[in-house]
Amino acid sequence: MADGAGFGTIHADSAEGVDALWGRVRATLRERVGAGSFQSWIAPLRLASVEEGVATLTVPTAFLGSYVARNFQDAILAALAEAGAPSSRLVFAPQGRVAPQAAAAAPVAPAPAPQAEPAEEAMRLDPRLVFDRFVVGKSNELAYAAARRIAEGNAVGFNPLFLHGGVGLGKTHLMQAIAHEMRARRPQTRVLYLSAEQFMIRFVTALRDRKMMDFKQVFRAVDVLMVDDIQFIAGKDSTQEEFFHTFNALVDQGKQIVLTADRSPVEIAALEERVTSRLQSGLVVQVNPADYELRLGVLQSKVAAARAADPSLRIADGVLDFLAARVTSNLRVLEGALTRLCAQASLVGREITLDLARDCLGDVLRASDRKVSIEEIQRRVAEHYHIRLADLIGPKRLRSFARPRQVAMYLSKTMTSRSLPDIGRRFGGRDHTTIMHGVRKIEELLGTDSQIADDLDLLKRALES
Ligand SMILES: Nc1ncnc2c1ncn2[C@@H]1O[C@H](COP(=O)(O)OP(=O)(O)OP(=O)(O)O)[C@@H](O)[C@H]1O
Repeated sequence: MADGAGFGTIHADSAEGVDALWGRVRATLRERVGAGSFQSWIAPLRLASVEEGVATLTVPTAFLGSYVARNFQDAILAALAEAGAPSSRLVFAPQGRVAPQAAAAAPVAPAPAPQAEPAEEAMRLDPRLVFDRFVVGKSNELAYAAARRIAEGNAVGFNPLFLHGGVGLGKTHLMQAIAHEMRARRPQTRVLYLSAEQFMIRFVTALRDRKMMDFKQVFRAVDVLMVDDIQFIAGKDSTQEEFFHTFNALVDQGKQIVLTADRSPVEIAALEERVTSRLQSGLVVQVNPADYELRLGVLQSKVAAARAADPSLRIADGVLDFLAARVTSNLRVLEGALTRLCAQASLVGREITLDLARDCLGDVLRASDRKVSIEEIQRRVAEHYHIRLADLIGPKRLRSFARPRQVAMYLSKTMTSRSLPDIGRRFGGRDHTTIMHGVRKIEELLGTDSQIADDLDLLKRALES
C-alpha cells in the first residue's frame, strides 16, 4: 500500500486534535504495555502530526526513539488505528526539531536552546581543586589518568566515567579539576558541574514551575555533564527517570558524562536496573583509600601551598610522618588536621612540633586510633576468605592462606597505630620485614587487582562500622 492511501490526515495546526488523539492512544498503550514500560518509554513521546499515513512522534533522545521503534511500533500503530488515525508507519523526530502545533503546516525553526550555564554558576568551583594540586599515588592513579584524558578533550572511548570510593578520597577534587582544565583549554566548552542533590532540586523546581522544557534544554545543551554523589538519586523515582533521559540524550549526542558516588553502580541499592546498567556502560574506576606514601605526599603538597601564603610557617622534622601514619581515615580529615595545626601554630607564633601536634589534635588522633584491634582484623579477614584463624596466622605458605594473611597485615598496618614489630608478634612471631613485604604486596595489587581492592573495601567498611 502506498503511503497515504486510505489514511486520514490530522492536521497539526489543530493542536487540540493531535493532543486529543494522542491522549486516546496513550490511554490504550498504558493498558497494553504496563505502567512501568509506559512511564519509561511512551510517556516521554509526543505526537506531532499524522499525515498521509505517517505518524510523527517527537522523542527526547535518539536512543529512546530507536528503542520504541524496535519494541513498541506495532502497539502504537494499532492504538492509532483504534483511535481513528490509521497509519502505516511511525517517524521519530528529536524534540525541538518539530514544533508540534505546526509541524504539518510549515516547518518551524527550532527554538534556540538556552546556553548551559558556565560550570561555576551551576555550582561554585573551588579554585584549589586543580590537577596541579592533586597528588597521585597507587590508590588513585587510574582515576587520575581517566580524568586527565577527559580534560584534554580528545575522544576518550568511555562514557560515562564513573568514579567511586569512600568519603574524602579526592573524587570531587578530580571532577572539579576536569572542569577547571576544560575551561582553561577551551573556554567555549559548556561544562555543567553540580551535585545530584542540585539536579533533583532543579528538576523539582522545573516541574513545579512548569518549566520542564527549559530544564531539559539546559541539560541537553551541555558538552560535559558532571554529577557528584549520584547515589543521592537512588530511591527518588522521578529524579532517576529524568536523569536517565538526560543521560541517554547526552550519550546519544556524543557528549561526555562524569559521575561520582560513594559506591559502585551495582552497590547502589534502589537504583533501577536500566539506570545501573547505563552507569556501568563506560569506565568504572574505584578510588581506593590512600596509603601512607600518598597521605604524606598530600601533606607535603598542602604544606608547600601554606608556605607560599605564609613563609614563616615552621614544621619540625617528623611531624608530617607522624600525621600520615596516625590520621588514616581519609584525606579530608588529614587535611583538616594540618589546617588546624597551622592555624594554632600561627596564632601562638610557634614552630609546629610533635608535642604541639599531640596536644592540638588529641580528638582527631583518638578517633583515628581506631578501636579496631589486630585480633578483630584477623577474625574478619579469616571469615571473609573462609579460612580458619589458625591458618591465617600460622606458618603455611599456601597461596589460599598467604594472600589473606597479607590482606590482614595490610589492614593491621593501615587501620591501627601498631608498629611493624608489634604486628609481626601478633602474626605468629613474624619478623617486621615480613610484615612490610606483605603490606607492600597488597599496595601493589591494589592498583592492578580489582578483586583485592573490592575485598579491602568491604573489609574496611565492616571493620569501621
Ligand atoms: N590526591 C589528592 N591530592 C591532594 N589533595 C587531595 C587528594 N585527594 C583528596 N584531596 C583533598 O582531600 C579533600 C577531600 O577530597 P574530596 O572532597 O575530593 O573527596 P571525595 O572523595 O569527593 O569525598 P566525598 O565523597 O565525601 O565527597 C579535598 O580537600 C581534596 O583537595
